[in-house]
Amino acid sequence: MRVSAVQMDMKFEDPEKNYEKAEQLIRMAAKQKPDTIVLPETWNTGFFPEKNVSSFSDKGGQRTIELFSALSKELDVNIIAGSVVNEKQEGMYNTTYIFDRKGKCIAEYDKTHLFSYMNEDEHFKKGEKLTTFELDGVKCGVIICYDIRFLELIRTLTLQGIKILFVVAQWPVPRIKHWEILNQARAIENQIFVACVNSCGTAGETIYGGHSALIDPWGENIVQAGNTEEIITGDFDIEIVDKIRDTINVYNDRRTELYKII
Ligand SMILES: NC(=O)CCC(=O)C(=O)O
Repeated sequence: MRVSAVQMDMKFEDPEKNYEKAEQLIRMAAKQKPDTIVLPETWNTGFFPEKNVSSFSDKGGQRTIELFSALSKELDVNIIAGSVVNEKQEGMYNTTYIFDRKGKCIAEYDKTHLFSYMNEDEHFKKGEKLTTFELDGVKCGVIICYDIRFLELIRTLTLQGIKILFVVAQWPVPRIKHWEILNQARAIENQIFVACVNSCGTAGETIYGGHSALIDPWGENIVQAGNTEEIITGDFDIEIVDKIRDTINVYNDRRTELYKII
């Protein structure tokens, strides 16, 4: 599977500009003939407007679904539409939508671990379920930013059979080392491909650190971005997942009877 990661520099609190730019970047990425294109977290607003968040939000994902279902069909490409600040009936969510190459919205995921350090939990509601889906016959999972710190979450998705994990994020510069190490560690310990897509530029006071990457199940970067807006593309050879698991077989060697995770 060929994957393109769009490391977008979004304009804080300016959804009009951001929808326009996201479409341009998707069209540029499609020229590299990927099977799947991925955007970062909260690209419609930046992470995240604390005042009047409702006025910047998508409503029930309507605008996002309309745009990306048309684009994925026209360009014949699967799209992980990053995440959007999204007002549903029950409240505000940080939601990602997944589209197959026929233009169908096949899955959605509301961020389950909210980043309390930046008060995300005061403005958003927590998602209550995990999501897996198939793209071109490959089982995949998606998580959002802070979720990557919760190893149990990714192990759960892997036990459900995923071979690719998409991580969409707005991860700031001061902790960029954590971003790189956590994504590599999750790839190695679960023996999966990881496509981790960050933003860059500023949102409010915060500078976001880029370094999006496509990582193989040995933890090697197939390709990595710098810290400015760019599109990176690489190929995931899915067959190596089973080959690696047949050599260092951590799934066989696990001692679940000794683990107690509360
Ligand atoms: N948008 C986020 O969830 C940020 C997470 C983050 O910065 C971290 O260090 O974790």
